[in-house]
Amino acid sequence: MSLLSVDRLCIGPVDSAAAPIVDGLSFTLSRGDSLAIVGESGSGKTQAVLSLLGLQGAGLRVSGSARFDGIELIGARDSMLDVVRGTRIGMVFQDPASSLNPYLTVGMQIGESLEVHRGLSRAESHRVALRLLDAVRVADAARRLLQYPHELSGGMRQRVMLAAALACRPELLIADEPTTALDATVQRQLITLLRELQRDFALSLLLITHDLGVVGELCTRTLVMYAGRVMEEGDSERLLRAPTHPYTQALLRARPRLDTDPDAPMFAIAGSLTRAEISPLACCFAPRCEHAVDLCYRLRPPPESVADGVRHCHRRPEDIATAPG
Ligand SMILES: Nc1ncnc2c1ncn2[C@@H]1O[C@H](COP(=O)(O)OP(=O)(O)OP(=O)(O)O)[C@@H](O)[C@H]1O
Repeated sequence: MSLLSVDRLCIGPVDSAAAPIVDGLSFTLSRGDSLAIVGESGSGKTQAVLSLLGLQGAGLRVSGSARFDGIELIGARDSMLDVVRGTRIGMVFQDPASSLNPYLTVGMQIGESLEVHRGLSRAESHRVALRLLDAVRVADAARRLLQYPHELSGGMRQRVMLAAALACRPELLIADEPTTALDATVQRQLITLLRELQRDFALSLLLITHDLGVVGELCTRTLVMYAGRVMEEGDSERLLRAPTHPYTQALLRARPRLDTDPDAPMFAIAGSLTRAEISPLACCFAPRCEHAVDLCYRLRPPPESVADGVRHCHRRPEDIATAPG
């Protein structure tokens, strides 16, 4: 059953005709399932998920629909969004240093939503916070509860953010680049933790990342986004093994790998994402696509269903799997 169903979500500046930041994003997330939204910096991933919680940037207008367990989130009243944010959807951000309040102890940060949304007393919320720190594998939890964010390492802060996000037992966890700011060893620990939490808390997971490496490990489904539009969406295992969109192929080729010749030049996608150059009528990736043909510059590709999802590309998968042109 679908827990979250996003339909033609659009986000753009209120007072300019500039290209939209998110342009017709649609996907569904089933209860207990996990979806990664992947794309390079500036593709609109963060604004898309923030808009689900009514937290999009100032001066941005949101349209379309996002139904969470039957509740329409787009345009919902603040009081409704407060309840959803506090109790049913938890969110962790890329940079826990700026998301945690520097003046509150770990215990107060985790306990806050328990007191506000579940009406627990300070002593009760303290007990639950201790259990939550155990759940996110923080050792010496009683001492940590009394510490301030600056006394913690980056990985520890991210665990505290997770504990706070899980405090009211949300059904959906949104994690925006949760491992980006961390070193490789801590990243690995956090990926393992996220997988365990998803199982232990029966969570649905919406993961935002530009790192295709973590996608296959954490999410059963993957949506690839470019310039605010969906390029392709499908089963993660298949998409990583046999992508059907030139952009996904290029992202995979550009991925740093340990098993290739360290002296070989790294592949980089030609050009850069320049919103001002994107035509509403054409494929937004065409200017950078090595498989683009004339049609790609004239017509925006409509969604095409594939066995396990959808793709937006004029070229057939078998044609782009061979030679550019
Ligand atoms: N309040 C705002 N007004 C206008 N444009 C904005 C606003 N907030 C963000 N943007 C623009 O929206 C675009 C998408 O930003 P967003 O942060 O969603 O991308 P992203 O894919 O998450 O990238 P990153 O991985 O770097 O965070 C960027 O070009 C950004 O400059």
